[in-house]
Amino acid sequence: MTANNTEKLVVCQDKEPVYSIWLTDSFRALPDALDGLFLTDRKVCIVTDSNVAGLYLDEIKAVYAKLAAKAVSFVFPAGEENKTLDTVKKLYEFLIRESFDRNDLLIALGGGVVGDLTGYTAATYLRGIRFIQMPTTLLSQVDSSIGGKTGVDFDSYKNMVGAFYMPKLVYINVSVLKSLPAGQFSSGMGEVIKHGCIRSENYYRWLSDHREDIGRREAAALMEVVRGSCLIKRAVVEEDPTEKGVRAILNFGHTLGHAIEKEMNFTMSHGACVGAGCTAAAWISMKRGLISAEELSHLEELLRFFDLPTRVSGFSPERILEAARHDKKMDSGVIRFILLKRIGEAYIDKTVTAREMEGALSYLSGNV
Ligand SMILES: NC(=O)c1ccc[n+]([C@@H]2O[C@H](COP(=O)([O-])OP(=O)(O)OC[C@H]3O[C@@H](n4cnc5c(N)ncnc54)[C@H](O)[C@@H]3O)[C@@H](O)[C@H]2O)c1
Ligand SMILES: O=C(O)C(=O)C[C@@H](O)[C@H](O)[C@H](O)COP(=O)(O)O
Ligand SMILES: [Zn+2]
Repeated sequence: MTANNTEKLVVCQDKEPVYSIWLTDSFRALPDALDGLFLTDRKVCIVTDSNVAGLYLDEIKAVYAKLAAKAVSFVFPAGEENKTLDTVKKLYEFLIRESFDRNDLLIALGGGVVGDLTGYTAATYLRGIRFIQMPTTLLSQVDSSIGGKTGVDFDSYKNMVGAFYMPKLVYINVSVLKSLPAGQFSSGMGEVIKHGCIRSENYYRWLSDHREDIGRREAAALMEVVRGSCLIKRAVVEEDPTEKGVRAILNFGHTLGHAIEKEMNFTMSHGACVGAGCTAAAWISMKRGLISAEELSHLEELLRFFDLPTRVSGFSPERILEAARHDKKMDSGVIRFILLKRIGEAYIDKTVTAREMEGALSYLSGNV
């Protein structure tokens, strides 16, 4: 962290730098971060949702208007239900009307929905134009803006259509988290706790020890949370950018979590579903003797502290299992499930049975 409270984390692929994550507490460093992206003769389109537009769009548009030839904006209604090809189509139409060419850029200003959808549009419009991630939710700052997974939902199946496509820059201003509603803060904590579980017992313990400060959103604690998770996410995606192997551990809690999200018609946040999915996956790990019953209850208690659900009711186990069969980690008909060897180390397991998943769902619904 430098004197002006800005840290730059470089993300590499095959040891070559691909893009940087600027981690800071204001928008002051944005012009410096954009230096080198040659905006002067280019148009930029800031893509955002209806909530974020009212909060930060004017300020950000003013910065880009000074640096680029033209700054326009595309605003779509907030919500996971709009992370669809229909919204992408509207954005393509807008870009064509505004004569965007291959040298122009998209700016994703918002949470994971905005980031995933903008990234996918950037990956496919004119076979690929540059894009920048400006994440504004905890979840998008710690997870979705990093690593180049872009996409949209299809037929309510999560992220069914997408591409691996890297941003040119990730600019994180943690001060915007002040305006985040409580439920969305909790959602981000679902992915944060996931990071501790899969890669770092120290980070997990630190989260547990500093839960009160984090819950109060104290500036120093928040910066440490975002930084800690960014370091873990960066390490994993650098090892395996396109999920050929180890990257799948970032999907801990997602095999059942995504299925619950679909089953609940997107009425539960992504992070809440991941929290429930982590509980289920940790329960299977416990049943196999990998983690102890005490570790499972500690995890559940930590999730609950951040208002994340460890019990869910009103779902059909059959439909959840059916949705899980469409998981992106399926390999020739076998589900690659993510389990915990211990708190701080996850692994890919191809032997998890339907019976074990049913048991975990039963546990989630409070029947075990
Ligand atoms: N690509 C990846 O690697 C990756 C990783 C994790 C999650 N995801 C995806 O991310 C999505 C979830 O992202 P999310 O949790 O950010 O949801 P989101 O983008 O829907 O944002 C949540 C809500 O917060 C509002 N909001 C955003 N920033 C705000 C701010 N600073 N102040 C006030 N309100 C604000 C939004 O308008 C929205 O209503 C899911 O679609 C999930 O599948 C992708
Ligand atoms: O970056 C990854 O890899 C992840 O799995 C991060 C997840 O938190 C995220 O929700 C991701 O979008 C899920 O990917 P999917 O391939 O299962 O759709
Ligand atoms: Zn996720």
